Amino acid sequence: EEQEEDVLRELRLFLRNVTERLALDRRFKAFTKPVDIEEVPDYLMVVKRPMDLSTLLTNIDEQKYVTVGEFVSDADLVWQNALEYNPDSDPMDRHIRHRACALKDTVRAIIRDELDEDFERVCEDIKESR
Ligand SMILES: Cc1noc(C)c1-c1cc(NS(=O)(=O)c2ccccc2)cc(C(=O)O)c1
Repeated sequence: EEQEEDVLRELRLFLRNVTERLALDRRFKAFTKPVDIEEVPDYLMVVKRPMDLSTLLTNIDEQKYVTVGEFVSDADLVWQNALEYNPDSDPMDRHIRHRACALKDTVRAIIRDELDEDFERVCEDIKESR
């Protein structure tokens, strides 16, 4: 009902704000768009669930997320995929892994600092009621 829609609208506003701040961070530029399969032809042989910051925004707009936990699971794919596809010791792989680890830590720090646990509990109750 109306209160539930108010909660989910507030969730979408919070998730868009988090995602847009990540997309503005120059360290995360490689994560802002899907990996270009023409540039990286074997990417989909290694990475089974591609994810990027623009796709997260689309998912938010399409009301895919009812809890912050669902959003964080998809946001984690962005850095997990980068670690999986770039495991080697060469400087390029190391560089993207450093940025992937920075993305992981930044997402967690924002959620810890800015998500009210009572709000997330209300979202989880809505999810369970559906
Ligand atoms: C993410 C990701 N996961 O594996 C890799 C590899 C990347 C990744 C993806 C991109 N963006 S891109 O797929 O459009 C592209 C790939 C190759 C040449 C030009 C563009 C850039 C970079 C980067 O380090 O700049 C890295």
